[in-house]
Parts: sequence; structure tokens; C-alpha cells
Amino acid sequence: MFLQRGFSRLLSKSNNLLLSYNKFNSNVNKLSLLSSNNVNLIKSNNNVKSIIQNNNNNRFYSTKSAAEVDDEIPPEENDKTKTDQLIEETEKVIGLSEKHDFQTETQKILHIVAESLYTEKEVFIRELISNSSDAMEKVKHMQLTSASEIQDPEIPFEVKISTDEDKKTLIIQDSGIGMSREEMIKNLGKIGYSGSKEFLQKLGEQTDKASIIGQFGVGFYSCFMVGHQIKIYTKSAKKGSKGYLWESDGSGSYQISEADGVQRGTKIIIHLKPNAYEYSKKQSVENIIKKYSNFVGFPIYLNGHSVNTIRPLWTMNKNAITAEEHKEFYQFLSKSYDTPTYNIHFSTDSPLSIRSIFYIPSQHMEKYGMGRMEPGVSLFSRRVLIQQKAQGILPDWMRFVRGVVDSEDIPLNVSREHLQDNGLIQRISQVLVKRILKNLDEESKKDPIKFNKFMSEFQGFFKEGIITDFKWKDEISRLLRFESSKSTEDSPCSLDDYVKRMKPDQKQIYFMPATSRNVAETSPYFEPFQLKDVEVIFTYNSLDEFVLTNIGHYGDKKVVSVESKEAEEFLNQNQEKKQDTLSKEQIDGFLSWIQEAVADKLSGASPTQRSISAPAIVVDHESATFRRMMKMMEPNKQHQMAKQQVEFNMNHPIILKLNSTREQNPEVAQLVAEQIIDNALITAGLFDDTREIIPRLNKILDKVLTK
Ligand SMILES: Nc1ncnc2c1ncn2[C@@H]1O[C@H](COP(=O)(O)OP(=O)(O)OP(=O)(O)O)[C@@H](O)[C@H]1O
Repeated sequence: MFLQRGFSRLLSKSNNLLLSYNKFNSNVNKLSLLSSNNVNLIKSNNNVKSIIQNNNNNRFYSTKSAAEVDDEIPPEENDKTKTDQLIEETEKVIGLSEKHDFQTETQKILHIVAESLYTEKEVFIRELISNSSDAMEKVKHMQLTSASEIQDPEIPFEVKISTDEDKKTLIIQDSGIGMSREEMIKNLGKIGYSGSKEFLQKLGEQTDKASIIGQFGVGFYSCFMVGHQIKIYTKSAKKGSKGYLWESDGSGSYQISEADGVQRGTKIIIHLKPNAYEYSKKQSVENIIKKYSNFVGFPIYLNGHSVNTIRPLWTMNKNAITAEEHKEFYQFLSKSYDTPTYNIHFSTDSPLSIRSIFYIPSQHMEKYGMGRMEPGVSLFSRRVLIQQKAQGILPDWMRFVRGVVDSEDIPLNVSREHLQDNGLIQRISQVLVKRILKNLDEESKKDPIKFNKFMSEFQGFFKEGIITDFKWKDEISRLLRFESSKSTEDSPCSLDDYVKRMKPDQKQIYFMPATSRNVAETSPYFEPFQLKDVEVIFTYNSLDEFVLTNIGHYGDKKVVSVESKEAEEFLNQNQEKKQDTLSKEQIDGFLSWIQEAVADKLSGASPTQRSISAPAIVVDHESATFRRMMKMMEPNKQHQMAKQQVEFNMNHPIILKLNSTREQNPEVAQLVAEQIIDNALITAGLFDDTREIIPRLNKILDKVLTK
């Protein structure tokens, strides 16, 4: 009897292949449906090559071989042919259970995490797998340092995950370090982050809540987003430890009891909430594992089948890694969803052996006031994790870099606490920082637009580097980008660009602090530079001025402010002296008069050599930025402005008129003199509160109008 329409699904020889009838009908030429009694009859038919049996033990006979039938089945469906092995709850509780309350802040965080933190609920799987991986790394480390203390050392390192659609459960089991009773109370009952209050506050302010996952140690609690009841069986890897059950519905308390039959490591059983039943489906969970945890360094089995590819990318040949693999690996390392801007794959064998991959993210969270980022580079030795988020492998200002460093020169028992003080780590760090900076410089040349975008996002870190890590000053300075009189915000210039455009007689790099481009371009400090066609870097914030002052020299070029004495000397070079309208005596007379008239603000008065269209200019004064910084540091202290050195444009019409008015109308002259000095102080950014000048300005207006 030939196969007829009437049944839509069949099971293959492995007894559980669901095959749609339509596909089957086109794949299989001749099938006979027979009861088991008729098997012999059909076997005698030469055309029959395979027997296919369905759930009801009905058998179908095909003229194609089993392999041929299998080959024609799409892989996705083929996967379902494998026998699932689900993890059972075989442990037995012994004795009474103890009830504990979660720490108050943990309760709040638990509530937030469960209700709102993760926009994508599915990441709880990533969090739990990552915890399992960490736990197994710890045993792997023990194996190399204190092997004899490991409980059941023969158990293989693997993460076993099991989905049960009938029971609506998801189980994640590892053979890692496990937890003792005390460790469970400490690790699962209290939030690991010391600044929990700050965390709660930030969480309230931050809209992109998903992005802070992992930063504050709330990973485990994410399983309460999907589970209404969580059970954890765990047994510490320390020889002789007992097994325990930890249970909670996440509301406010948890119970701990001793349990029998617990395997070394941790087994988490999640009883799923109705809106999270999809996580009891094998296919959904498989997709999530592949999406987030493909690079976990241990095999992951889902219902008994291997799902991840363990490929330590950093040990592979550079050219063998695709962009997609880099992206996946970066997302795995950084627990983020963006595409890295750059990847830096660096290996060397001498003088040190280093295999490393670094990723530069596309954005960072510090700019949103999310607190300091943690270091993002993990340290390995021969593929054994020494420390995740290792301090000291890169300098603190490079904390935005994510990646992996593996060096077989690092002893496995290196003290994790003192990594930073370790001479070898410092040497490795030197090599790596140099390499990363060199690589970024190359990237800046390859694609300046991409680099400028990257620098505008991350420049704060590099500026921090200039200030805190002096040894890399030259390399970092090369990467910084600035706006200048000859370049714009969209197309900023490097110090190298600036140097290339310098005038033949120019020995210094000039910068000018201003509040905006408009203020900069109309400033009397900029005017003479513009006339000479000399480029000036504009800085719009205190940090930039501070950074440029710290740079001090770029190569053999000194970096100076346009307000400095050095700048003045440059401007006066080869400057033809203009014919003065007033005689030397008249000029001296004016200068001594004004110095006396505004004695409380002037430390000196002299004629200017600068070509300026303003009547007066403050020179060689204290930095307005430093003054503001001092005020910020000591807000309650009155910061008296120091007396200033002012230069006067002795050919300026206002100065000439003021010179004659001082004798004809001393009252008006006094007001105008004070105003000229205040205007110069405002231009120099030194005037704290311009409201002070309003009463005088009103008097001047009154005098002008009553003439
Ligand atoms: N599978 C596990 N095996 C052993 N210990 C675990 C396991 N899962 C969690 N823990 C312990 O519980 C602690 C808290 O875990 P949790 O995921 O909340 O934070 P974290 O892993 O420290 O930080 P994060 O996951 O945010 O990077 C861990 O630091 C670890 O000590």
C-alpha cells in the first residue's frame, strides 16, 4: 500500500524526526505502510532500502536509503531527530530549611531587575551561562594551583542546559566552583556592589537600562525576570563540602537547606512565569545561547546536544577570523549589542609571548554620568583565565578597551590582588599600550572620518591619559583632535596637521581658550594671529586648556596660549612699529594717569605692539580656566582677582579721546577708564560676574544722552 495523504508527520529511524508530509512525499519515492506483521513481505521487495517508524510504531518503507532520506531533510529539522536528554531534579532535601531575608537594598534591586531592568529578558541566559563559565574557570585555576583540594576532580567542565516544555522549566547546570552555605548567603542574598544606593539612583535616571547589565553585579537576579520560583542546588568544589538547596520566589526571602545527591557545581532550576514560557522551548534557548554565549570557553549542551563553538579567537591566525566573528566575540566579551569601531589583533613571541585581541567599542556610558567603567580586558595564561576585567594590564584611562590578553609568561599563581605591582604585567602592559596607540594612529590615517568620529566619542579618556599617564604623552597627543582657526568641529586637526601648516618663522603651537568659535574669532587675542595668517587652536572647555598646557611640547614645538608672553614676542617679531599719534610724553602721561585711576585692578600699564582693534588688552595673565577650577575646588573662599598687566592701543580712537577727556571732564574719563579695563578683563575671561559693571554702564549712558 502506498503512502497516502492523511498523516502529516513521521518519525525517522531515530524515532523522533518530525517530517512534514509534503516534504516527505516529494523526498520519498515509494513508501509502504504496513503493520509489523507485514515486515517480511515488504523486506522481500528489492526496492525497499529503509524502514521509517513513527510514534505509533507504524513503519514506512522507502526506496531510498536512510542516509539519502536524511540528506534531503533540512538541517533544522534534522536536529530534532536527536534524542533529547533532559536534566532531572534528583536531589533530596535533608533536614529543616532555614529562612533568610534578602538585604533591604537587594530586595529593591531584585524588584527593579525583575520588573524593568532588562528590556530584552532573554539576556538572563547569558548572565547565568557567564556565571557558570566563571565558576568553572575558578576550578580550572584550582586544578593548576591546588588540584588535591578539588572535590570530584573527574567531572568534566561543561554547562548543561535543559528545557522542559511540559514542566515549564529551564535548568542550567555547571561543574564549577559551587557555593558553601556562607557563600550562598553572601553572594546571592546581598548585592555584590558596595554602592547599591548610587546604583539604584543611577538606575532611576538612566533610560538605557539594559546597557548597565553586568556593571553592578546584578547578573544572577536577572533570572527572577522570567522565573516565579528559583531553586539552586550547589556543592562547593572544595573537598568534603556538603550540598545545599537555595530556594526563593524573589519576593523578600529565601530558604537554604542541606541536600543529598548534589553534584559539584551549581544547578539552577527556573520555574518559568507564564509570560516567559518560551524559555522552556529548546529552539528559543538554542538561538539565545548562539547569540550571546557562543564563545564561552566550555562546552554548552542543550538537552544533551552540543551548541557552542569553542574558538579562542586570540590564539588564531589574524586572517582566519571574519568581521562577523569579531563582532560576536566583542559582544560576548563586553555584554553589549554594538559593533566595535576597531579591532586590534596582536601577537608576538619575543621578548614576551603575547596573544591578544582588543576591541574599541562604538560608544561608552561614562558620558551619561554612569560612573567609572571597569577595566574591560581579561587576562589569560595558556587559555586559563587568570583574571577577568584585570586591573593593570592596561592603564586606567584605557578602561574603555575590551579584550583578551593571553601570555604564557604569566605564572598561573600570580597574585590577583597585586597584578598591578607585578613587573611582568607592567612590561606586558607597556608593549600592549604602545601597540594599541600605534594601531589607532594607523587607523586615523586609513580613514580620518571614522577616526574623528571615534575620537569625538572617546577623547575624554585620552585627555585623562595625557594628564595622568605622562609616559604616553607624545603618542596620545598625536591622536588628539582639535578645532582651530583653520579646521572645524566636523573636520578637526591633529597637532601634526597644525605643525605642517606652521609659518616658516613660527616655533610655537598657539591655542586660545574661548567659550565658542564666534567668541574666539572676534577676540582681540586672535586678531593679530589672523592678520599674520597663523593658525590658532580653539579650546572651548577647561579640560582642553589643561591638556594643552600639560602637553607642553609637541616634538620640539612649545605649546603656548595666545595670551602668553611668548605669543606676544612672536607677534612683535619683524613687526613694523606704527607711527604714534601721541608724543612719548603724552603716552607716558596717559599711562601713569590710568594706572592711578584704576589702581585697584592694574599692576602695570604699557603700550601694546599687537595689532588689535580693541583699546586695551590684558597680557600674561593667570589662566581663566585655572581660576575657575580653583573657585570650584574652594567654593566658599572669596577669590580676589589679582591685579593685571594691561596693554593699551595708543592709536585707538577711544584711547585718544579718553586722553583729551581726562583733563576736560575727569568724571567721565574716570568712568570710561574703569569700563575699558573691565572690558579687557571680560575679554580675557577673568571677570567673574559681569552684572557688576551695569551701574557704571548706566551712568555712562546717562552722560552720553544728556550731552
Ligand atoms: N554558577 C555559579 N557558581 C558559583 N557561584 C556563582 C554562580 N552564579 C553566581 N555565583 C556567585 O554569586 C555571585 C553573584 O552573581 P551575579 O551574577 O549576581 O554577579 P557577578 O557574577 O558577580 O557579576 P555580573 O554577573 O554582573 O558580572 C557571583 O559573584 C558568584 O560568587
